[in-house]
Amino acid sequence: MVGGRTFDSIICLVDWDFAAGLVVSVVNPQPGETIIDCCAAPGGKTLFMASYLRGQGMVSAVDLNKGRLRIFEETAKLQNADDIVTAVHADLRNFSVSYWTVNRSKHLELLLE
Ligand SMILES: C[S@@+](CC[C@H](N)C(=O)[O-])C[C@H]1O[C@@H](n2cnc3c(N)ncnc32)[C@H](O)[C@@H]1O
Repeated sequence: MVGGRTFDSIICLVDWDFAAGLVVSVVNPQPGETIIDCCAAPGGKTLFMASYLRGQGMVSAVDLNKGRLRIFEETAKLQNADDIVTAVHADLRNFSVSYWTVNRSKHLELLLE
């Protein structure tokens, strides 16, 4: 109820940067893929990419800033996406090569934006 009136549906508009959405449509994540989103926090693109995966695959959000990653994790929980995204606290300048090789899957995408 808003202002004493009830509504059949509520349309929620989110201010979304068109260019950010375009980046995700270029990556065009497919179910089953593993995506590493570099410099990801607060994770708008990470979560948008996760929505493309339809529950199959994984998006890792790598960021240097713990506070921003925490915001990302809370948002992922609120959006019920926490089973398909992971927060990785790391500095890309010395990111462990083993992470990339250990987690390398057949369909690996990398976004640095
Ligand atoms: C503009 S924000 C990224 C926004 C994000 N791509 C999105 O769509 O929500 C830039 C991010 O890069 C991170 N960053 C900067 N230098 C970094 C580094 N060397 N390693 C990892 N993350 C870094 C910052 O902490 C910051 O969160």
